[in-house]
Amino acid sequence: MGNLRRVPVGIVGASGYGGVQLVRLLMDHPEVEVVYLGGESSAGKTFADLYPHLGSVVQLNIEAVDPELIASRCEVVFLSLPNGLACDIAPKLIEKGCKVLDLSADYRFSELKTYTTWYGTERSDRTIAKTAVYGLPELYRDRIAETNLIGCPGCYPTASLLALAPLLKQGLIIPETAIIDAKSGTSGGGRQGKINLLLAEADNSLAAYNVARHRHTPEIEQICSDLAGHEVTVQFTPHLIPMVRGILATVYATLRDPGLVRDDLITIYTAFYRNSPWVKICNSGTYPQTKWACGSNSCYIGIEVDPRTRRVIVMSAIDNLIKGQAGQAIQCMNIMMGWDETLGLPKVGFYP
Ligand SMILES: NC(=O)C1=CN([C@@H]2O[C@H](COP(=O)(O)OP(=O)(O)OC[C@H]3O[C@@H](n4cnc5c(N)ncnc54)[C@H](OP(=O)(O)O)[C@@H]3O)[C@@H](O)[C@H]2O)C=CC1
Ligand SMILES: CC(=O)N[C@@H](CCC(=O)OP(=O)(O)O)C(=O)O
Repeated sequence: MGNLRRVPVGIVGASGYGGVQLVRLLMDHPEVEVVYLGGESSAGKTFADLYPHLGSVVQLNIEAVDPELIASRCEVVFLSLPNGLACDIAPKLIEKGCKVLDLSADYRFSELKTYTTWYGTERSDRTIAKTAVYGLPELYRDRIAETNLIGCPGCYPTASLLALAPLLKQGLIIPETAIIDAKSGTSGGGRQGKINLLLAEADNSLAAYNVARHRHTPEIEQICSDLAGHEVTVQFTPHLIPMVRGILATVYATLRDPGLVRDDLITIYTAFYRNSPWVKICNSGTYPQTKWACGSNSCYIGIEVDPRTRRVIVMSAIDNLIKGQAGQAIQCMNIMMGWDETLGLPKVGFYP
């Protein structure tokens, strides 16, 4: 007979896109029970006030954020808040014995200086940041299993790093030639009002933004450097595309060995991700679509080589709110708790 006790879980930032996605996924997770939802402007409302269609399955109120109270009820806490808030809350939860998964950038960087430079604010927590593990299970599964604090990756870094990892880890490319051209749907910008995310602004339009200065650049570079074993810089250009969900990252890099062909790389990627159930390598000549990934925790990777330019071109498609955010955090929780890492996560997308 299975274990009948469910692990009590809390979600801070439950009204936002990451928060509601966590609620939806955790509702069907066989090992957990959501017992706390927290927020700021939504505090005092019922979850059904905010999301009437989920009201019949989640009968909780949104409460004000009180770390003492959260720790008294929850063993696992997801923090899905704007950058700069988790580092005030996480230390108090960790001290009380909770496992914490932060979806913001607060615990992604091994050097606090990098955070301060790119995010423009000083961090209040300068101690436990060192113990946080970067929550990309395909690369850091063993370390995730051993920690109580996860800094979950950004959405663009998830798609970009899964595309680049086998190439860097095995020294197949000249790292500095890597160019990441990525497109995101508007939900990547969160639920709060921003002019560029209005339908009238984003529809019928495709544009780059934060060129040569997006905050995901140092995050991608930190992990690329770790994989390559030396400091690596990459060129990263994000674009806003008129759709709601999904990211496609197309990565270009120069191969060291001009003799490598597409099928060699498909074999290498398949072997690299053989124990990673959420990474799906496309067949030769097939390129991934964001539509396949939307609604699932999967990352679809397609590979091509251009013998004229000696470049490899890797395309990586994810759902930014699932593998790029809430789903990845749940995958990390599964690993931290010693459960199967696929538990409670959707295997296939909504479409067709
Ligand atoms: N959207 C995406 O694709 C991805 C986002 N992320 C990161 O995940 C985090 C959450 O993003 P997202 O869900 O998009 O954001 P949203 O803007 O959709 O939601 C933010 C949430 O934070 C809550 N909040 C804001 N200020 C406070 C506060 N002072 N105290 C308590 N709660 C507060 C809001 O609550 P209320 O409504 O009650 O005010 C809301 O629930 C961010 O750090 C983001 O960068 C990471 C990967 C992908
Ligand atoms: C379309 C869009 O606006 N996307 C967001 C990505 C959000 C995200 O993942 O950022 P964090 O690192 O703060 O978690 C952006 O470019 O800022």
